[in-house]
Amino acid sequence: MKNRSVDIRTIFKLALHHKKAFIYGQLITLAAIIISIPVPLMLPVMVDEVLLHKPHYIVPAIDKLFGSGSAFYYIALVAAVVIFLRFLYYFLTVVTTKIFTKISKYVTFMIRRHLLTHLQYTSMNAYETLGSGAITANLITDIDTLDAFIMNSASKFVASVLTLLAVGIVMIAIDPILGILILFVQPLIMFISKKMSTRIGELKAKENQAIAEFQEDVGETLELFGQIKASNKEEYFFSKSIEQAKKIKETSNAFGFKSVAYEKLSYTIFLSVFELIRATGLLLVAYSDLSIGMMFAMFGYIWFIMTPVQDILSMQYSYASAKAALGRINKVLTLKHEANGREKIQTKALDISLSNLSFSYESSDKEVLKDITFDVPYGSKIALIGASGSGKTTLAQIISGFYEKKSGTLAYNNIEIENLDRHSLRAKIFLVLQMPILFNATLRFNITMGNENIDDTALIRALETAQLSEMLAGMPDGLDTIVGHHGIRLSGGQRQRLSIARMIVADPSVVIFDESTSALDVHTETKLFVALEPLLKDKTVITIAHRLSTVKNADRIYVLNEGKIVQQGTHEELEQQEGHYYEFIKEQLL
Ligand SMILES: Nc1ncnc2c1ncn2[C@@H]1O[C@H](COP(=O)(O)OP(=O)(O)OP(=O)(O)O)[C@@H](O)[C@H]1O
Repeated sequence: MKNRSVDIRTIFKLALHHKKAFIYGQLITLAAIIISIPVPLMLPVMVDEVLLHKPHYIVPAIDKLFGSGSAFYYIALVAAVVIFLRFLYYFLTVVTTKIFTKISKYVTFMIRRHLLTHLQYTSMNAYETLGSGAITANLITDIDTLDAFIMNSASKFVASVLTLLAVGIVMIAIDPILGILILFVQPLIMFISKKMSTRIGELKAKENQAIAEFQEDVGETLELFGQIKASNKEEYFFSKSIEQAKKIKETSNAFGFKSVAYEKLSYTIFLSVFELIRATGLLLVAYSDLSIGMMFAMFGYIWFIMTPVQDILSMQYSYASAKAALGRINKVLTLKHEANGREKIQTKALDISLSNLSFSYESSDKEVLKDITFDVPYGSKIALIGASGSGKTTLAQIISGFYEKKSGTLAYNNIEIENLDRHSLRAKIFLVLQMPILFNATLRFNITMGNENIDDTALIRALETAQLSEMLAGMPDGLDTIVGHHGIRLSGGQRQRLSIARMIVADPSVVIFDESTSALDVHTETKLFVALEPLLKDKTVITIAHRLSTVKNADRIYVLNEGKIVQQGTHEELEQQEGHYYEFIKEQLL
């Protein structure tokens, strides 16, 4: 799939990847239609030929092929043939359903894969504009809507149109007036129902929107269940979720009721027209040469074409829903990819330089970082301090290639980030977060992140350095112990140290500690840094911290305030100056 966005044409192009199956499917459908067309005709014709004693087509043919017989003989024979044809028709439709199901599942898989591949490269800035709830709904509900549409269009639509065409020809051959009347009325009814289907699509979109919002909201509430309870806010959060659930009730109520109302309305109009057609049939028997048997056959056809017409009508609804689903899917597919260049970082050494860098989140116009300029030579130890909300974490995330800057330059070994291969960058920089998020998997997976080349000895050594030997010894299944959703079975401090163990095995060139030891007691923190010292010696270390002891020994300290660097220098230089750093020291001494 080359194009980013998908439309109805893309769906059909994908379906044609299985060209052979598609053609077979259509041919078998055609065969099924040919078999089904004479079925409604055969027994009613016996009214004329056997009951009214006017042998015309079937009775002379039976006489010729199998010899003549009683009324029972003719009727039983024709009934047996009709039943056989019905079973044959059933068998062929099962085969076509199998073929088209395979095609539709292939197409939906390809679209899902396309969405997931796109998401994989989506920039964090763009991702946050939609959120996980909306995207999950896209991946599940909207793709299911497309699935239904593909089944309807690929198998039923062509079959229905062909059936109507064939029945039309047969009907005109039997009686031109009745046949033409039916053929004229069909498109008219379809036109009316098409008008209604647009409205249904809008209602479905509203319902899906409400479901996505609920999913996002309830997902968050359940995820933060513990925190909500701790802050005594159950009432607030759960009533918010109930409000969202109410919205689903209202929108699905509107959709459920109105879609059925509209669908049934077109159906009722359809049936009324059939009644008129039936009356016309009776009149034609009374006033023209239409036989009673043929009139019954016509009535049979009226019922017979109900299914294809109904399928064509539902095809219009499913088309409208598919269009709405495609609109939402394309919203995800047009999310900006993060810039990814070709140049790779070949050396272990990594010099970082920022110049006039500014940044704001997509969700607000506020500039979070303004005009940041500084260099981080390889091997240097840098500290970033500043009040809460001054932009330290944001800056760390931009340096790690997580968020994309808005302006200015950011270069690694003099290669601008836009020209840099992101994988090679992320392999070199490790950001240790204050609140690391863990996977609901084993301890081993959470440290190696799926890298199977790391052996257990290295893992145990990393855990030891991270001061987690005791925790490991207490784990029932050792490295195979499951840590729970988001690492719920571990304490905050253990999670932080696990993230440090993750960093140790990743062995990056640059480590950024973003208040990553804030949950540790001073004693453990000291032991941790002593153990880490030899490992960090030849690495660049950027530390974001609130403790003077952690910051003091840095080669250079940068003080951020409201997104700007307001002071920089060594501890000795800065403690001489009046300003934020001086205040920072004073606070620590109090
Ligand atoms: N994902 C986000 N979307 C929108 N705004 C954000 C986002 N993350 C942070 N901000 C805002 O950006 C500003 C800087 O936040 P940041 O987390 O970088 O500060 P910080 O200095 O690391 O704070 P702290 O010391 O409390 O961790 C704040 O005003 C914050 O509200």
